[in-house]
Amino acid sequence: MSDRPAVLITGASSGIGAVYANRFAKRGHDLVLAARDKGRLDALAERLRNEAGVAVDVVKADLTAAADLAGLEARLADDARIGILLNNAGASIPGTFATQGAGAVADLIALNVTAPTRLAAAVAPRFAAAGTGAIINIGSVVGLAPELGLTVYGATKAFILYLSQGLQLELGSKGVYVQAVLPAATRTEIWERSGRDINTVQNLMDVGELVDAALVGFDRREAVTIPPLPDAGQFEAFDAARKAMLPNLGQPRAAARYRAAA
Ligand SMILES: NC(=O)C1=CN([C@@H]2O[C@H](COP(=O)(O)OP(=O)(O)OC[C@H]3O[C@@H](n4cnc5c(N)ncnc54)[C@H](OP(=O)(O)O)[C@@H]3O)[C@@H](O)[C@H]2O)C=CC1
Ligand SMILES: CC(=O)[C@H](N)C(=O)O
Repeated sequence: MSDRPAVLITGASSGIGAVYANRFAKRGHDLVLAARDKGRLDALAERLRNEAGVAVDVVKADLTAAADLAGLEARLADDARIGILLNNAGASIPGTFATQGAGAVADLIALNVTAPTRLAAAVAPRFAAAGTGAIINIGSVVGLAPELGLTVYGATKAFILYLSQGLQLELGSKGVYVQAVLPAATRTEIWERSGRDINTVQNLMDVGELVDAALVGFDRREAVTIPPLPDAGQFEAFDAARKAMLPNLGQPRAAARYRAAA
């Protein structure tokens, strides 16, 4: 058993989650890998046990299924070996807002919003009581850009950034580190799974490069890591502009431009 905290990774069967599993295993962390495809998880777990000598548990879980989500919540609440939660599982859906339909939208919100929020809520009390622990939430640059035309997907990722920033404020002083990672287009299965041809996507980042950059941000204890953004000052200016509004938002009167002419 490793003396490092174990890492619970959702969506570890492919793409970004599978590479994180590889990297954390190479760093000597034991792992709990969750996703629906148990065959892929078992194969990855076996390889990482052999290559890195770490302990790897596999949990078959559909994060949109109440019983499976509750099982992972219980594991996070009770298993004191788990010191890092990586909320990575996520998906996109084909179509536009007018064509996607309520069911697909609800499922997307269940996976991209409800599940990571509930998993963070399950582990936060234990981490806060222990005065240590880390939560990594995988958002997306799409959450900064409604212009990209992925309205509900982007909204779920905007939620992830907001959730992460709120948790940083609530848990940071208790010794818990929370990181929001905002990848841009990365070469994974998410494209074909959501009905898009990956060959039409420009500026795709290799998934290994994405995860290695995100881990540089993790090691630096960055609050928000945007691997493709060349100038970190641009996000800092964006966030500073938001904060500059805050003192002006609570007013007893509507702004003059909204008052009916006398
Ligand atoms: N690739 C990209 O361009 C970008 C990706 N992201 C985000 O990165 C994260 C990982 O995606 P990525 O690696 O790209 O895509 P993949 O499709 O390769 O991986 C998605 C992972 O989520 C799991 N998953 C999907 N649905 C469920 C479910 N209902 N319950 C449990 N697990 C589920 C999948 O496993 P299984 O099918 O076995 O359940 C898989 O392991 C997502 O949150 C995505 O939004 C953000 C920005 C860019
Ligand atoms: C699903 C997507 O649009 C993409 N993976 C992204 O988040 O950039």
